[in-house]
Amino acid sequence: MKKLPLVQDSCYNLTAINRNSLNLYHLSTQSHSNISSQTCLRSVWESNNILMNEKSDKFSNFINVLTPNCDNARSWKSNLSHCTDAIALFEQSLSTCTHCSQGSSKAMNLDQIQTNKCICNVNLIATNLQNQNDVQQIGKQPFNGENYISSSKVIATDEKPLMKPKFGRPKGPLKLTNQTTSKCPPTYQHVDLEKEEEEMKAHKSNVAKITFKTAKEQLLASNPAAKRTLGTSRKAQAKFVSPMIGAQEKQENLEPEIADERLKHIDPKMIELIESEIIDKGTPIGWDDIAGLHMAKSVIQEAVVWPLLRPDLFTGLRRPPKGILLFGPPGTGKTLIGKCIAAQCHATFFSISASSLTSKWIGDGEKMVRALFAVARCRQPAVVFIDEIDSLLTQRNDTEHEATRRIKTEFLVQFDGAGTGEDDRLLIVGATNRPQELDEAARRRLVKRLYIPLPDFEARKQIISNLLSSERHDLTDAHTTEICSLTEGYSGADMKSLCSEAAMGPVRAVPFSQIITIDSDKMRPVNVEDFKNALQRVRPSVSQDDLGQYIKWNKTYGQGFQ
Ligand SMILES: Nc1ncnc2c1ncn2[C@@H]1O[C@H](COP(=O)(O)OP(=O)(O)OP(=O)(O)O)[C@@H](O)[C@H]1O
Repeated sequence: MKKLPLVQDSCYNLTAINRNSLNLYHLSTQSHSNISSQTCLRSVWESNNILMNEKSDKFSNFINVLTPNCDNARSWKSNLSHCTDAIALFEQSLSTCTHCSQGSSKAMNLDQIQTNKCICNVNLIATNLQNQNDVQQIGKQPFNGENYISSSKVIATDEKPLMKPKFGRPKGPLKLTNQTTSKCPPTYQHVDLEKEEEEMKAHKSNVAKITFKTAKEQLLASNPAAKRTLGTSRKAQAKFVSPMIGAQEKQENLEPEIADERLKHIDPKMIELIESEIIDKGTPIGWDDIAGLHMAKSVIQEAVVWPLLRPDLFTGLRRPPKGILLFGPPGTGKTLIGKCIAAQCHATFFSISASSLTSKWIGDGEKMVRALFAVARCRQPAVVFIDEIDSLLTQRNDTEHEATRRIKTEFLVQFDGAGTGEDDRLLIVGATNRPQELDEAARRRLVKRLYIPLPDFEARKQIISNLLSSERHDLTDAHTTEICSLTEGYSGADMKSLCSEAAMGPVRAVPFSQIITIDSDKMRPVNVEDFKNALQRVRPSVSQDDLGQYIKWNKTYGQGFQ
């Protein structure tokens, strides 16, 4: 197919809205119906109503030229979709005026049309179309005397025209300037209203898609800053950001400026993000909320909690480590411990996943690390919890990305600088499921390396009783013991999933017809059968092989206890 010239350059004088509409039109010819395409064009027309009304007849005729070349099964869409450059074709269709282009074969472009340079009531596109292979191919049907309307013979019929775009101009039959003849079969000349109506319905949703914006799209268009508040995971107690247009700016203006000198060189947007997304203001966690893990808890208490509470006592040799490492299988309570430390020390808890520094903050990860530590220093005492720390402090290799390397270097610099001041009360807690991937530098800095294993029998029992404390149940101690013996190898998170699954038992027992109306006290309590059923569905997530690796690493680099 011969490619029509690109018209980007000639579109400079078009308003942005026109260019956008035409681009949309271009897309619609490839993926939407003729109705969608019409809608796009209508938008161009509406924005240039007066100026472009004169040209709409030409376009109507162009459409009519195109459509007779369709067979019944082929829609305007399929015709136009063969055109690689709809904008160019559109321009061609609007005006290829041999008079005002002074004999040159150059087609009028939208630029000229918009500045109203073409004053001719041209004989239209038909000539041009006839002369162009492109159009012949559009219909995928060779033009011939039978199905083609010649340039001087514009559609002539008393009936309504085949396609008449309604572009806000007086309605009525097409005004024909020339003698009209048509060799098209009658079926092609009449408006098949029913068919059109059907098509209209069928493609209504497509039209809506390209014509209307969703509330979210509209909000983002008018207020791009709202993007980060939409679809991102916000902590339960994160600061509310109004989705109302303009409200966000007002809200931001009302907020007090961060006056701390130490934050002057930090991007305020990052500070705000850290305050809202990274600082965890969730429910404080107590030691009793963490089942089992007695050894880990007592080491943490002694090594980090007391020093943070009484820095005056823990100086010199008793000076606490800057960082600790919690390693072990997933879902064993490492994050819970981090939260608990912060709650016990009345410290601000910063929680960030190291992998998000290398993915979510692409290009900004380094700045983010700097900002995070700067804010943490201002919010002391502070606990900075870095989940998946292995993804940040992995052993160096040649394939390491430059950006990742810079984040890592920045992190180590900040880590070394943290807690160097006399009054600094900053603790870094790293957590990982892959301790074997940590490099030497990381191991050296994270002095206390604590293994957080799967919960033992007693710990599982405690997890079940903690979780069931807020549910109606009729489990006896013997039942709980039985469940615990059936859950060897389950992590704390697996136990939580098991209890949630069992708690669905009473709901599933309610007849379907009553589920909406039933009183919650009328539901039966959770029972041991629910747990037995749940055990069929919730399986342990940690394999024995993985456990072996943790035990081995713990013996080599850990504190040694289990
Ligand atoms: N020892 C535990 N005591 C009580 N609940 C626990 C314990 N371990 C895990 N849980 C439950 O499992 C959930 C997940 O735990 P948490 O996020 O702390 O695990 P994690 O070790 O940090 O996991 P990951 O390595 O996947 O980040 C907790 O919210 C809690 O409900």
